[in-house]
Amino acid sequence: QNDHINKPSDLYSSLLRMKVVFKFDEAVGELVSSWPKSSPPAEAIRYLESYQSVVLDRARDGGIEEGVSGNPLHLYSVIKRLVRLWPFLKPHLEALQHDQQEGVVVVEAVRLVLQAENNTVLPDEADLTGATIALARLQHIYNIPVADLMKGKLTATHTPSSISLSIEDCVDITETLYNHWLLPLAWQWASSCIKATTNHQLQLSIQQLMDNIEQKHDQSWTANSNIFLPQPLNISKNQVPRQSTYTYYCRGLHQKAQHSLLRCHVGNRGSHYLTLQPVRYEELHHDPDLTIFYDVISDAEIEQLKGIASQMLKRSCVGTGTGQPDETRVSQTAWVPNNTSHVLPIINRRIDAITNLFVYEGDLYNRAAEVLQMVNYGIGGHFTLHHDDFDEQPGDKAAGSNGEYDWLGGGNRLATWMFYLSDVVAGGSTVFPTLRLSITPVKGSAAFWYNLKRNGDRDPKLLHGGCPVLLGQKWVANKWIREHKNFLRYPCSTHPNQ
Ligand SMILES: O=C(O)CCC(=O)C(=O)O
Ligand SMILES: [Fe+2]
Repeated sequence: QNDHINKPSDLYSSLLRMKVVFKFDEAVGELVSSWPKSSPPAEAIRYLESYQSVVLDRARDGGIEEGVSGNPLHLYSVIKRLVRLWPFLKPHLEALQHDQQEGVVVVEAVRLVLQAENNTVLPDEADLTGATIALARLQHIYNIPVADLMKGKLTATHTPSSISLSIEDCVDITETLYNHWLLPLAWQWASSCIKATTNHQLQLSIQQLMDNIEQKHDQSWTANSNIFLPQPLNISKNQVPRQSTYTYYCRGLHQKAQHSLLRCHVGNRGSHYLTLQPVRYEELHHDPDLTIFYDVISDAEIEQLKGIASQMLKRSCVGTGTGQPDETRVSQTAWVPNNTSHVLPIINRRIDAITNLFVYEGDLYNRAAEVLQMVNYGIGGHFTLHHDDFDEQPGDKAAGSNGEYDWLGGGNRLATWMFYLSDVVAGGSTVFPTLRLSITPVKGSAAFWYNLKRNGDRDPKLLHGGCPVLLGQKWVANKWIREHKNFLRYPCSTHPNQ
C-alpha cells in the first residue's frame, strides 16, 4: 500500500528534490547549447528552445533558487522537457560518445551527462500530471488570468519571468484537466487557449475539445446533480468552479478580524530559561488563543535541520487510516527524532520554556510530544483545511502499518507548535477561516495554538490550512504536543465551553 511513497512520480511535490533535477537539466542544457557537431538534431534544438528561459531567469533573479526552481512555470517546463524530450535526445548523445570523429573533450562532456542521469531520479509522466494539476490549482486558487500565466506573469507585483507557455502547453494542460475530470477548469483553460492562437485549424480542434468537455461535464451533471457546478456548462458557459472558503482566504479576500485587545510582548513568560533571551511574540487571537513567536529558531539551526530532513523526505500522507498521499496535502515530510541532531534537544527546551508544556519524546505511551515533523512544499504544494488532532478513539489502531500503531498513544494532539523555516515569496500563508485570520510565513517564527479545549474535545475554531505556494519555497516544522503528560500543565475542565 505504501509502495508508491518513494516513487519518482512524487518528485514534483518537493522543491528540494527538484533541485537535483534542475542540476541535471543544466548539464543537458549546457551541452546542447554548444552542440559539438555543426547541425544539432531537432531534439537538441527543441530542448535548447525550452531551456533558454532558465538561463535568462537564473541570471536575472539571482540564481536558480528563487527565480527558477521556486517558479511553478519553470518546474512545469523542466519536468516536461525531461519527460517528453530527454528520452529522444539521449540516443543522440550516446551516438556522439561513440563517434570516432569527436574529440576527447566532447566525449568526456557527454559521459558526464550520462553519468549524471544515472545518479538522478528523473521525473516521469505522473510527475508531469502532478505538475500540471498543481499549476492549474495555482491558477484557480489565486485567480490568475490564464493569459497572464502564459506570459510568465504570476502575480500583479511579480515581474514576469522569461518563461512563457506555448499554445501546445496550453492545450496539453487542458487535456490533462479533462482526463482528470477537472471539467470546469479544463473548460476555462480551453477558452483561453483559443484566444491565444490565430491558427484557425488549431482553434477548431480546441473547440472540439471544449465540446467534449461540455458533454462529459453535462452528462455527469445530470447523473450526479450538482457535483461540480450549479448548472450544466452548456447553459452557463462562463461559470467558474465554486469558490471554497479555503480559496477565499488564500486569496486574502476575507475581512480581517479586528481585535483591540491583542498585544505584542517581549518577555520570559515566567521561565528562567528565557531570562537572558526573552522571546518576542504577537497575539493574533484570544479565546481561542493563537500566538506567533518571532526569532525562535536561528538560521544555523534551520540549515542543520533541513540538512537532516533532506535525506529523509517522503511524500506526505494524510490521516491515520490508509495513509495514502493525495491532492489535499501535497508536500514531503520527514520525521526527525531527537537523536539526529544536537539542536533538537535545545529546540525542545525552548518550546517547553515558551509554552510551559512538556515536549519530551519517549516511547508511545510515555511521550509528551511527537518527534519533529519537517515539511517541504513544492510546486503548488498545499494542505487544505483540516484539524491537527485526531478523530480516533483511544485504542484505535492505524491501518497500513500492520495495525500496530496506536495513534493516540500519549493522548491526542493537545497543541500545535509550528515553526516557519522559510519566507515564501508569494502564496503559502496559513489560514484560519473561523478566526478570520491568515499568517504570512516569516522565517524563524512559530505559530502556537491548542487543538483541544480544556474538556478534551476538539476546538472546531482551530480549523486551518496551508495555502498553495505560488512562488518560492516553503518549509515548516510541526511539533505536536500530546495530552496525557501535560494534564497538570493544561488542567482540564468539565465546563462544556472550555
Ligand atoms: O503549512 C502550513 O501553513 C500549515 C501546515 C499544517 O497545518 C500541518 O502540517 O498540519
Ligand atoms: Fe495542520
